Amino acid sequence: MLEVSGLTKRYGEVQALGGFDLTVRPGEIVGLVGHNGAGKTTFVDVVSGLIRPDEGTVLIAGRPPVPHRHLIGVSPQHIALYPSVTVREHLKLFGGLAGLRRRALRSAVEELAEDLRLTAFLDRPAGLLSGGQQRRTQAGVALIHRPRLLLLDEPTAGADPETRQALLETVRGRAAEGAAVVYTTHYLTELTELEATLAVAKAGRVVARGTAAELLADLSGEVVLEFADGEEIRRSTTDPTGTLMRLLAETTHTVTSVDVRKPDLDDLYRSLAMLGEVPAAGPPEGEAP
Ligand SMILES: Nc1ncnc2c1ncn2[C@@H]1O[C@H](COP(=O)(O)OP(=O)(O)OP(=O)(O)O)[C@@H](O)[C@H]1O
Repeated sequence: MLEVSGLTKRYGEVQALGGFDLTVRPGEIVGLVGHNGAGKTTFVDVVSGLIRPDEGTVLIAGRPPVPHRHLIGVSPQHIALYPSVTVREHLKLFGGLAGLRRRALRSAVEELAEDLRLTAFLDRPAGLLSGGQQRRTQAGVALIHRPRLLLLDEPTAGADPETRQALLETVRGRAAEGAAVVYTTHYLTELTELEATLAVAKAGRVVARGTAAELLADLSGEVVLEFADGEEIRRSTTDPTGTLMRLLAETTHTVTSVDVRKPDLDDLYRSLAMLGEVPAAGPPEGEAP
């Protein structure tokens, strides 16, 4: 559904994208993660046709993005709603622009408002909504026409649990119907809930791709045991459960507390220092240059 290859984008001295490749199949949710400044938003902006790349290609259902806007739903990182326009009018406006009319439009608005828990606020101007209600409305604008490609750039930033739940359930439902989804976030738990595959961006490129389990498999978690005499043992390990069992079997002291921390997105981010680096000293010894 989405095929992106070799995207580059430079802002003066800053190389925002440096050969960004990503493919997303219908029904697939790709969690796009990476440090601040890794190029995620620039990627979303290029795919949604908001900015032109310097090089590279974007194909949506096999075609360039601009004539295909109705296939895309975008929820930008920063809230972009009209303060004096109601939630209902926003949804009708964007649904109408995508070609929905009369009864189909009315029922799409009502159904989506229910999914996003916005029914009670449909006639409230966006400027009078809470931050979480605005987030849901922003996502609603992206979702109203049931696009085949959803680009959601940190849709749950600053969201409370209700907003997060409503958004995750709705996104999961759309993927189950066949939408391809790119979902940027800094919260790994959301991506686990969405059963997303991960694409890890660094310095304008995707440097790792796989399920969370695959990408975290080689990273270390930590096991901490505290003893009645105030001593503690702390072990960094790629197998926290196995290490815990071993330590418990070996100890002769009274254990007062156990803490097992599995590797998470923070560990993955820390490991990015190594991921995707080009060896500085050329090819390994023994190989032809
Ligand atoms: N309009 C712009 N002008 C100049 N530099 C820009 C512009 N937009 C982005 N950049 C730079 O391009 C790089 C990539 O930014 P981008 O917003 O794509 O990162 P990001 O991965 O989305 O970050 P975050 O997680 O903070 O949202 C950064 O170094 C940023 O400062």
